[in-house]
Amino acid sequence: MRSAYSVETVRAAERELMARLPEGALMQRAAAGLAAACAQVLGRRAGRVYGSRVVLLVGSGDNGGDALFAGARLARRGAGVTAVLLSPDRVHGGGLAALRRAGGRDVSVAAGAPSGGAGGAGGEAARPGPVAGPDEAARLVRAADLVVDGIVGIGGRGGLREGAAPLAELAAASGAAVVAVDLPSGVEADTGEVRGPAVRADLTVTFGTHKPALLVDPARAHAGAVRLVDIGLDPWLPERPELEALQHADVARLLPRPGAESDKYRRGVVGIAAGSARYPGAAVLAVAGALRGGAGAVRYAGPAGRAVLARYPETLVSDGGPRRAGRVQAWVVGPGAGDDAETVAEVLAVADEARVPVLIDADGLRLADRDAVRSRTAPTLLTPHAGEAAALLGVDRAEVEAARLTAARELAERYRATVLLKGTTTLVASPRGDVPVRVNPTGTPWLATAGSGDVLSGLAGSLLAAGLSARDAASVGAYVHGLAGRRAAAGAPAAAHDVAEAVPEVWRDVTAPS
Ligand SMILES: NC(=O)C1=CN([C@@H]2O[C@H](COP(=O)(O)OP(=O)(O)OC[C@H]3O[C@@H](n4cnc5c(N)ncnc54)[C@H](O)[C@@H]3O)[C@@H](O)[C@H]2O)[C@@H](O)CC1
Ligand SMILES: Nc1ncnc2c1ncn2[C@@H]1O[C@H](COP(=O)(O)OP(=O)(O)O)[C@@H](O)[C@H]1O
Ligand SMILES: [K+]
Repeated sequence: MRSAYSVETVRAAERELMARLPEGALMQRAAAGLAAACAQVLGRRAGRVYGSRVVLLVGSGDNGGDALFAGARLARRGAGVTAVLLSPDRVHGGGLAALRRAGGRDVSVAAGAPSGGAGGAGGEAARPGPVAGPDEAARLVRAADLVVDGIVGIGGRGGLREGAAPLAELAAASGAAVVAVDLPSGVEADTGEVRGPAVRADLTVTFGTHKPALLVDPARAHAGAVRLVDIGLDPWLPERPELEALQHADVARLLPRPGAESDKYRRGVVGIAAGSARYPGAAVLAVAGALRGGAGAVRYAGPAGRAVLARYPETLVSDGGPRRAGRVQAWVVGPGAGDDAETVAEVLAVADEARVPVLIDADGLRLADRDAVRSRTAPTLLTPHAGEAAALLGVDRAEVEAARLTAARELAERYRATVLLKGTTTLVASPRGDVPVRVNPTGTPWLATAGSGDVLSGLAGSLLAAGLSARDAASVGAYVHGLAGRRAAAGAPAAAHDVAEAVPEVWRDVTAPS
């Protein structure tokens, strides 16, 4: 399991750890990891560290301190290192002194004498460096092999301030490799929002633990590849992170496996109420996903029975609507439902009577009675994309896309349901606020193809019927679906049915002993 912790939690853990270490030791651990990562990038980019050109963008906090100490290490290996100081009067003095001792230069984009700084190097750094105008800063960045973004880390609040924003833009426009320190500057660490100019890094070297912004878009897209440097924080982090991302081993543990005593009913039966005369394909695709999701049988109730049977003769099709479909352990309702509000209401009623979970997707999200959803006693799983989530929340789609984490949590709370918010970052939020939100790491934009959401609803519904909790069914479903999308596409467009067909291979891979 990969975890991300909020800034507040990271700060508390760092305090505990720092109290037990000599002053500055933690920053040296961070800087050593950062310098090693930068050296690797330079090795790939410029062939070697010696003689390469490195520009450090240095803000007024410890994030800048990390950049300066790492810069000093690179300078000692022969790199030409120049620090561009954003506010020389508040720069990390110890870091600046170390850089200067190692032969690095510094220029300031604003006038002011360097402070003694938190590094404890005091007067050593008091001599101000030359002031560089915006053109000089731009020239330095353009000529660099590597730009290290130490503008701001977990201490950043709000969009980048005047002075910092142009530097972030310079880094974004530069052809150099960009390595962000801890976080790409300009992103909101706890939410993954990006409200203004922000650095776009090729690599982010983060310390101690992931921060939510490194897992959630749009910030995640600014981070590039992410490398976690161990600074010894783990023992001081609480058990419950803010976010967690399943990995192969977690999914392998959660995927249902038939036992010797299993029969098709004991494995769970999933009911699919999907499709309409207008959209029969949605029924076929939801059934395709369900058949590969681990339930022992798939019942279909709806007007597309003929199309379903033609493709999947193993489906148990009934003509009499959800109430007459027979017993199931979970329902999926909504894909391709068109305007059939009656079926959605019937599924909710039948599932309430039987106290079984319901997954509501697509048209079902628009058609379901909101009070009926809120008052359910068995688990409910809502699977909206950003547009559907926006409609449920009564906000613009852009707002959901800009603040996915907030939107998923808000939906879960408001509808008392588990919410799988689909898209560039798929999130799973629980109505119980005291468990981490899950982030799916496997998605691919190739999945943005008509009908792939229908496959996911069948797959996750089948996992629900097999006995997984709504949170596990959603996150395991998204994980397997994402990998199936990758496998089906393999760099070329894939159709939704290809995604369903790739599921068994992915399942085998995930559960194979390593
Ligand atoms: N605390 C620790 O033990 C460790 C901290 N480390 C580094 O320290 C960083 C945190 O350092 P700080 O707490 O000093 O905070 P930061 O350096 O992240 O940022 C705080 C500084 O940035 C300025 N700032 C805040 N918001 C801004 C904005 N929107 N635009 C422009 N400037 C802004 C503030 O005025 C303040 O001077 C971490 O991200 C990490 O890089 C690492 O050295 C590991 C150890
Ligand atoms: N940019 C993207 N990156 C990763 N996954 C994506 C992206 N866009 C869409 N997806 C995934 O593709 C699927 C599309 O589902 P949905 O929007 O419901 O489409 P449809 O209704 O056509 O089936 C979801 O699993 C979603 O998470
Ligand atoms: K940074």
